[in-house]
Amino acid sequence: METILVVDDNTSLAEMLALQLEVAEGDRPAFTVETAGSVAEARTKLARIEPVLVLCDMRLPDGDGVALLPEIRALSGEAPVVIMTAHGDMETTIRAMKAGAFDYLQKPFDQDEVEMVALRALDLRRHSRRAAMLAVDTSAPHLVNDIVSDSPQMKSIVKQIGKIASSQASVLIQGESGTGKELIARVIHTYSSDEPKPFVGINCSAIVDTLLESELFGHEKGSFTGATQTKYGKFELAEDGTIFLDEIGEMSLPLQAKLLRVLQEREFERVGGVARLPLRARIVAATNRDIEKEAKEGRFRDDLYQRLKVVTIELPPLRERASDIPKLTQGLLARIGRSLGKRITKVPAELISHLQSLPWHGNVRELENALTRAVVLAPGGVLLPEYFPAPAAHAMPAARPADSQRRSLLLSLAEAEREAILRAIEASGGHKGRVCDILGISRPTLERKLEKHAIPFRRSELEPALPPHSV
Ligand SMILES: Nc1ncnc2c1ncn2[C@@H]1O[C@H](COP(=O)(O)OP(=O)(O)OP(=O)(O)O)[C@@H](O)[C@H]1O
Repeated sequence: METILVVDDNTSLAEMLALQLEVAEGDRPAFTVETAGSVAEARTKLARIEPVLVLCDMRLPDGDGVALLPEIRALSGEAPVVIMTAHGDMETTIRAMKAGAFDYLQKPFDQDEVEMVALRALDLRRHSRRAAMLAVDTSAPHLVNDIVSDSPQMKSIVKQIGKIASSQASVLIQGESGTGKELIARVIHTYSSDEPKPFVGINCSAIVDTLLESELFGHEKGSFTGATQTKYGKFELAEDGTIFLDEIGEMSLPLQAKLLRVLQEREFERVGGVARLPLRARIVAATNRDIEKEAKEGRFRDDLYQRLKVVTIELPPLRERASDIPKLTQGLLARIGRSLGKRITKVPAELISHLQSLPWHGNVRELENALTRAVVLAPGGVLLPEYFPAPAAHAMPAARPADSQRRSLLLSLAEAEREAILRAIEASGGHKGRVCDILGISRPTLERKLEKHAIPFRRSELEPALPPHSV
């Protein structure tokens, strides 16, 4: 339950406020009320609790409320401070407001005035949370027009989005890395409501399990070492918008159990907290794993899978929808050109057919990376096939090696993959994030491939332990 701190040496007034605010009223939830009779006591309490509102008397035995207002505000974090002043003392009221009081209550006040102040404080908190969320995600709404959908498969996905957007049903988006799962999630979100609402994404594979729980559900101050502040979790920040759980297949089984309970009960608690907070956001989850198979084999909870897959969107790999490549190339080049300040005026038709013939294991993201590299290399406004690197797995017909060389360059798919990874590690200076970008794959995919090919890569991002024969 959230806390209000009342600072007043008049104990009967403090008790009266506690009696009123500890009981829910209409839309207003019940609060825990803590009281302090002096500034010193308020300081001690504020070191321990994090109130959502401070009601502070003007005159306290050990100080003047207005003079102490900046200190109280600093100690109470984002909580608004309401100064309680004597009736008719307009001068102090003005001083209090100038010093940053959120509002004032002139004594004697009635219950309705207290209700109004409490509701306004809650409203302010909602807004500041939204500001915290906006600081994370300031992207413009993603529209259906952002999705290239020339292929019949993508056309039918766009239709599906139209049908499901306005419902609250959970959505599971499946597809290989880089196929556009996040883009689709954002578009579903945009069309879910006419009003702008929060879209909060979290990559379940990028955070260790213990932290992931607190990232998702938040934590109370003091709930574990290092929890010095109460933290809002993604579920709270998402409000009635969308929570995007990327790489859900990487979530540990114990955390899956917790998530399942939240989805069933539509309620959750912050780590270390007791208050039950409502889950109002829509869940959109994404995975590049065959999660149905994982569920059958016990690596993913089947009950959670059943809950998530109310609506399932299967994004086909790019190699199965080559008809999207011309428009994708055009759209991506416009985006890349804007960000690099370089305009590409011509894309030869043979380049498009060449791009259509490549396997694009990293899908649209890999295409985007390849185009970015080519734009950087292109001296004029014309994109030529030779500006595209020919990684082993993507050998370009235009750059075929001489016969004598060809035999030694023949590689199995697995060897080619291993070589591509080693080259990327070397080119990136051993930075895993950059390796993923170069290869156009996600972190978990890279981890799996490093394991598969027994490529040692020390945890430190800067020190890859390359084998001696590395390329
Ligand atoms: N159909 C599409 N039309 C336009 N752009 C697309 C399309 N699909 C993907 N993209 C672009 O490709 C890039 C990769 O897409 P996105 O990040 O959504 O893929 P993802 O499947 O979520 O990847 P990962 O599994 O690695 O997280 C983004 O820049 C996205 O805008």
